Amino acid sequence: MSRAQPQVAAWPGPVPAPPEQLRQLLTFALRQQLPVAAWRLPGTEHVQLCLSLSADAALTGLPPALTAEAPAGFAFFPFRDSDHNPALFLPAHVYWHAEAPDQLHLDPADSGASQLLAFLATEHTDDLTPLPWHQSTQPVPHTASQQEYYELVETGVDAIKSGQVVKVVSSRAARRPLPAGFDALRAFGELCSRYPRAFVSVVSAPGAGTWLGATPEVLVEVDEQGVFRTMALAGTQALAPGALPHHAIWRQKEIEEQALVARYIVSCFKQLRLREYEETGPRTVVAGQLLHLRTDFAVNLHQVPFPTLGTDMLRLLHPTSAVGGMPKQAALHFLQQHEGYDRAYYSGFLGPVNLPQAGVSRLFVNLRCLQLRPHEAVLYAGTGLTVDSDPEREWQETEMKLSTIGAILR
Ligand SMILES: C=C(O[C@H]1C=CC=C(C(=O)O)[C@@H]1O)C(=O)O
Repeated sequence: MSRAQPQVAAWPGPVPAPPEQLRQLLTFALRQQLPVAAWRLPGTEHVQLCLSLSADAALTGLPPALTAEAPAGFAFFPFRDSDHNPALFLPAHVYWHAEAPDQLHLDPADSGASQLLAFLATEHTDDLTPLPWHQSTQPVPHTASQQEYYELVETGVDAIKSGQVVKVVSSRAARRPLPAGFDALRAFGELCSRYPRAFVSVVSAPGAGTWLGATPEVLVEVDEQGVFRTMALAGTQALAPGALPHHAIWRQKEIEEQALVARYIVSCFKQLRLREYEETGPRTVVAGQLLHLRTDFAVNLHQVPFPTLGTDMLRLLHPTSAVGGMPKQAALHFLQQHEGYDRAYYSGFLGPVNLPQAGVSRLFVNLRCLQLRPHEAVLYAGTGLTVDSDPEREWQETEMKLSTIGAILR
């Protein structure tokens, strides 16, 4: 069904505080079994929300186009597209930004939108009832024991030594009980305050379930100034209490691991015959209690005749060598054969497209995330392997990464 362009409508009735507005919008979406996403961009204060008035409209096959003419919405893509984990694009039938809290962007002539307006106009006395989050219909994934993960790392190192792959990123899932009275929306708020530099999100959709995350990794971004950006993020160490990030010393293993990711991005630019990119780094960056090495890449789209660069790079980059490996196909094949579980939306990508305005899109790699289950959460983390990887260290690294998102379960 085609829909008219959203218009700006006033929030009906008295405008509650933004957290309460967010809860009401989510309540409507979840009770109507509609897909919905809420997010907070790195370095910003305000939450945004995108709601689709039809679950079917969110099912998509292709990665989104990142041009100004493309539909506005929220992309939620799995690591590997499949029937179990469909690629989703939530059209922005309703868009709300806490920066202008009294406004809703929707088509008031649409029957779903008028139902929403009627719902928001009613008094909300049942605000303490738990939100009916979407649940995945997939079984809980296999969670590797320490021994199994050691074996996966050893197999990965052997594959590197035998020349099958240059780098591979192994990962695992872990189950954790939900604390009594756990409220995913409050947890989302806690993630926003704990990790001001992360892209914090909660996505809930039929078929995909509910995912919460605080990721440090930009996949592809086109900003308000028409600048395209991506980054090579890899290498991990704990941020020692009181230590200054720029004093961090990196081992050869991490330097090489990150350099491979940066080289892969350069090879994508080359494939597109684009030479006018700016490269900055690598430098040490903070992500929660962790440090990573990061190289930033930027292209001013006003200076190069490349309007589809965002779309093209998205298709070349996903899954990047920071979550799959190199060469890409060989690494993905290795993971399919040996990883032993379904990553689902972990290490896929997510983020707003043409929101808050046409021509502005921000997609992130879905890292430091969890999937919400009725009484537990499934957490995910991975580590880039090189020929020098040690199983015990890699296990510890996954434990550290799990604790970024795990912090909201304590
Ligand atoms: C795969 C993950 O992180 C990637 C991003 C930064 C550093 C990484 C690393 O040091 O291995 C990973 O490539 C994860 O957090 O699950």
